[in-house]
Amino acid sequence: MVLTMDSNITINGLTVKFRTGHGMVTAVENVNTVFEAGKITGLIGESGSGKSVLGMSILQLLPNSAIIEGECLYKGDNLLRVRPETIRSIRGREIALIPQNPSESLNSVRRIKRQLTEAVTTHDKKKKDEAQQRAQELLQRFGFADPDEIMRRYSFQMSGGMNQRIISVLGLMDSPSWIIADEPTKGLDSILRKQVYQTLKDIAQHDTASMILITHDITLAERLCDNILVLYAGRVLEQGPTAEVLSNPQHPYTKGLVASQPSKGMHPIGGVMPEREGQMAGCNFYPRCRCALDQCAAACPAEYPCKNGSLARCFLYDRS
Ligand SMILES: Nc1ncnc2c1ncn2[C@@H]1O[C@H](COP(=O)(O)OP(=O)(O)OP(=O)(O)O)[C@@H](O)[C@H]1O
Ligand code: NI
Repeated sequence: MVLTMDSNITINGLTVKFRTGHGMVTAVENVNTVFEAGKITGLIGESGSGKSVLGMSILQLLPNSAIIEGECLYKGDNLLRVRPETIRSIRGREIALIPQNPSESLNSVRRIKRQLTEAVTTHDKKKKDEAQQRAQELLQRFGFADPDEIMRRYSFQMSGGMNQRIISVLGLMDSPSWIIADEPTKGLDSILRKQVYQTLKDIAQHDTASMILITHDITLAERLCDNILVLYAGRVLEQGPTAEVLSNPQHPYTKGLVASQPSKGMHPIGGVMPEREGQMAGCNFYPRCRCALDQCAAACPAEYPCKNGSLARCFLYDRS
């Protein structure tokens, strides 16, 4: 596989707001990052931090109430602004989203077989057979011992965990170059979680080389991802190589997030994430931060480079 710089997904100044009944909500704010081709980047952060909105914005999958600013560059195009037919030709084939909510993505009146094979749209008999073969192979890799039996079923005849794995298969049907997997292990027991993790790793190594993994499971992110982005209330507070971000966190929020893991003694961060009506003038973690300085309430810190190669949105690393 040839990977060029252009195969990266480069996000510049991405801000997403929603018009709601009670004013504007800022879901994602001034995100700048490069998702590197050939690598797995993890998006982590508490519920509501903006992970799914960031993932969906890349493929123009947000509802019309979303107001989007910034750029998302891929192979020379700004995906946020390309025409509907262009983004449709990219979806699934170049960049596929494995969405967070299986029930919204599966059609309850069509058998699984039809939904999987139709993901590879074709009328050619030979191609259809190939699609069926690919579906069988992927179902097996995602832990279904009898793929043929599963393909005869409807989604309502399966558990949430089974449907979760079906939509992973669906997303992979067209062998995309990029996968955006939104909580692919949600609702799975520990054995299946391991299997899905192993399969994603295998797919990253041997098939699709590039992946964005959205997850609450920091242990999974640590094992699977090359790079990590830590989101908090819509802003990226820290980003860098996984080994640094999770073993040697720099931002006070990342430090708290790591310490709240069961394996690290489960010390929760006090307080709650702020509501997002309007934008906060200062650092959005300031109200919960143990290291807060006076300036943190007044201005939003930039992303400062740390000695370990990470970027942290925190005045503690401002060396100017
Ligand atoms: N269609 C919408 N209209 C209004 N607000 C929205 C909409 N979609 C998302 N939001 C808001 O944007 C913020 C980010 O939501 P998002 O779903 O990206 O969070 P998340 O990090 O994926 O959370 P989770 O881990 O629970 O999936 C939340 O405050 C959410 O309420
Ligand atoms: Ni989400």
